Amino acid sequence: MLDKEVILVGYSGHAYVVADAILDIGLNIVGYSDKVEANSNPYDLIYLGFEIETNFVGWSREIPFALGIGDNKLRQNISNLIEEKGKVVQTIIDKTAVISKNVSIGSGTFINKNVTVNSLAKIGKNVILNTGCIIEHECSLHDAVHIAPGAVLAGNVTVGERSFVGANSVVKQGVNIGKDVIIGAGSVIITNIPDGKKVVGNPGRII
Ligand SMILES: CC(=O)SCCNC(=O)CCNC(=O)[C@H](O)C(C)(C)COP(=O)(O)OP(=O)(O)OC[C@H]1O[C@@H](n2cnc3c(N)ncnc32)[C@H](O)[C@@H]1OP(=O)(O)O
Repeated sequence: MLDKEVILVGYSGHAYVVADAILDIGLNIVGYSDKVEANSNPYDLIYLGFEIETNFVGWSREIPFALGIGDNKLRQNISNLIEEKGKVVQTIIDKTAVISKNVSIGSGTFINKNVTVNSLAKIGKNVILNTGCIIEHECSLHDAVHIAPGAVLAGNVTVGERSFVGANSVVKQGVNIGKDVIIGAGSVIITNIPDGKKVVGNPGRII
């Protein structure tokens, strides 16, 4: 069962979307943490301070954290910090997502509106499956991956740690994408991609 309250980490564009999903599934956001208090506060949240500080109020309370950070490396680092402090990093799944019962999903992962995850897919920790993306059967997504809105991963695709698959991209079945890869919006990936590469176009070319 989900805890009733969370602390939202980060409070910009991606965090707004996460906040929306959190509230829709009936959780309460007790406040947000960020480097400084945000100028814009669309969800009327209380500023709790910066989670990097040792005296951050969240460290003395037994409330799980929800990650509102879009950057893959930063999200992974903050998640590690929260776990080192002995706190829980909450998985957030929007109520409109359609997920097969035999999918595994790691802590800290966020699954946004209208996402589909099919049979036997494995989703790591701190992953973002953004609006309407499709993760087909037996895909394996490592930690801190971000699949952007509308992207389609066909069956048995592997995506390495911290890689980003741009909006509306398509990855052919069985393709292996390395770690720290960036795939541009609207790309079509038909061959394996080595670690650390940036790829755009149809068919995808390394730039
Ligand atoms: C909810 C959300 O908003 S989630 C975020 C969703 N956003 C996205 O999916 C956007 C993903 N980002 C992109 O597509 C970016 O263009 C990137 C990361 C691939 C490349 O960005 P940069 O490194 O700044 O590359 P830059 O803009 O200099 O372009 C380099 C070359 O690649 C080409 N290029 C860049 N992006 C693409 C693309 N998506 N498709 C085809 N060609 C592209 C450029 O035209 C340029 O070509 P040229 O050298 O022939 O002139």
